[in-house]
Amino acid sequence: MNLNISGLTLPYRQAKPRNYGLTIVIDNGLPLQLFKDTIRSSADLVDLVKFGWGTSLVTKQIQEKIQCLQEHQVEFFFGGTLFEKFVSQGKTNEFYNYCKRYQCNFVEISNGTIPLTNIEKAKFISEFSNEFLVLSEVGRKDGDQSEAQSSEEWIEYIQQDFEAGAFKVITEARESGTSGICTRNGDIKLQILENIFSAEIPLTKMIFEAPNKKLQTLFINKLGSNVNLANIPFTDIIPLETLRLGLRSDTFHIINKIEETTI
Ligand SMILES: O=C(O)[C@H](CS(=O)(=O)O)OP(=O)(O)O
Repeated sequence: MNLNISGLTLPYRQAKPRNYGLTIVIDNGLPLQLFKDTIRSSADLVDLVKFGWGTSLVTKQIQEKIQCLQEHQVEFFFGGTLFEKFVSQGKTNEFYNYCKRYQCNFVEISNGTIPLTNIEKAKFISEFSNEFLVLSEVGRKDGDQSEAQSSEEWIEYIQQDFEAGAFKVITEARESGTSGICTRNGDIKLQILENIFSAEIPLTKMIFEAPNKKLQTLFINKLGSNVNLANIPFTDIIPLETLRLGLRSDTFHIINKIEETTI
């Protein structure tokens, strides 16, 4: 980055490998050269890539994409929907083998689509955390089911996932930003965030899906430059970093909150 020659005072950003301030981008099946170009250009800004839902199964050049990530010290995992597909067919061993075959360090374990109870999900977290860093996800994809999920349930499930061994917990918002922790209108359900604060869950351990500028801005303004964000489109990598650094009007007055805030 060219920040050190600017003379500006900007929010602190830990260099990679970092524990917080993570940017997790979603690959929804980009052409190989575009993928490689983007990673080569911005590897310092990207901590992980999620190969969205089942796209890794139909991407011919998945091995080349993974190799590119390994060469640039970017970690990766497969979307939670793929995990759920394997579970729905009683094939978790096959999912384990699939992740091992691609030398994943991370797996996502979710129940956003299938009727898997959180206790059942926690058992998978516990098993997989013996071999992988588990990113668990809380929140439903279906709009009606999302509306029905209470704040208390969110906190209970997040805590249950951590107790089972989750490395970090992701809050669902989908690629559209209209379910899970978001309302159908694309706003954040603030009561859930408040409850996370009150339950003293460390902010550094939470990852918020924020697939568009509106949500990225809301999370950064509310939780600080170094909030962990996921489902970031490939085209948003540099724009997001400017939001984190207060280099765009939307977050111009941002201060570092993560070091002083425990949620
Ligand atoms: O990649 C996935 O499996 C999905 C993507 S989306 O929510 O359908 O846009 O997300 P995940 O949060 O990993 O379940």
